Amino acid sequence: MATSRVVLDVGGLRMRYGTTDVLRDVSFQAYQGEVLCLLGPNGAGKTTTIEIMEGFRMRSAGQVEVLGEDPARGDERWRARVGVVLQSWRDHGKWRVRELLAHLGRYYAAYSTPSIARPWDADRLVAAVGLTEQAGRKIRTLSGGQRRRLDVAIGLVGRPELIFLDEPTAGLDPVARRGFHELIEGLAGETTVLLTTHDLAEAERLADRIVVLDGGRIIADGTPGQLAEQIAGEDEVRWRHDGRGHRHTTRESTPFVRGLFDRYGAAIEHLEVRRASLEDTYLSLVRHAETRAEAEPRNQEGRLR
Ligand SMILES: Nc1ncnc2c1ncn2[C@@H]1O[C@H](COP(=O)(O)OP(=O)(O)OP(=O)(O)O)[C@@H](O)[C@H]1O
Repeated sequence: MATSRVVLDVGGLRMRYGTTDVLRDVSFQAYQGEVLCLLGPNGAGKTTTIEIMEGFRMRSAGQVEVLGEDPARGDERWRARVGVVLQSWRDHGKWRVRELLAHLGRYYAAYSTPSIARPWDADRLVAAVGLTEQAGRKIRTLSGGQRRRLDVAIGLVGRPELIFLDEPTAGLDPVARRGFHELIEGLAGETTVLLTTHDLAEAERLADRIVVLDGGRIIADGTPGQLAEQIAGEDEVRWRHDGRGHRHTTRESTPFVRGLFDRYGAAIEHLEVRRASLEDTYLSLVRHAETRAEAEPRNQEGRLR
């Protein structure tokens, strides 16, 4: 359950590479315990935003506070409270899974607080990411998906208050993906999660709130329900009656279905109501943003300057 404590506060964030602006006036917040999904097309600026919040990239302008500190000046104590997922551990191929987690975990013990005992117990963590069978194996013998799970475990080992996950489920099989979703749901309330994904069903399942970036700007910010309301989404009602299939789209599916039953009663068969999905909403938001950008040639030019 999210609380009202702001753990991530980004205001007027700008990033310029050479003469190209890739983040333009990005502002959003995340609250303690919430799962925030950052969505957007390729090149929208998601990884850049995350790397700035992790303290790995210096911003061009704007304010960023992560757990009350500017990541550009975050010290060891701050870093111990933040979970990041790096792929460089894969170079330590001779280490065994459990051994590496226990070893890295020891670093965090000094940063325990009365309310948060650090690190996570290595066996519990191995089980939580579904690597119990591989606990004694060397990293270089793991499959790609198993390494992804280990990456996430390494990000979590210090029991961070906030974790950044950039496309954590890319390349995971459906069972591993489901396991990952359960892991994130298990963290809910304790750890704030900021994740990026291109899988909209995943975002719909996990996100308390969604921020959509496009062309370096935020084009939407809200709960999945609030985003759906911004778009004139229509439900699709399908049914069979008198041996024929029927289909009707409406924004008021409940009264429409009530009317159908009032009229035809038990003669209605195979009733199905399909609500606009997050994917419908997302595609519509991105299309609107791109149409607006095309209609503003001077802004478009400004983006490149
Ligand atoms: N070091 C760099 N130098 C110059 N341009 C860069 C650099 N890093 C990223 N960019 C550009 O910044 C923009 C945003 O990139 P970023 O990786 O943040 O996007 P993304 O939303 O994470 O994309 P994807 O979904 O493809 O991972 C892109 O146009 C990219 O080409």
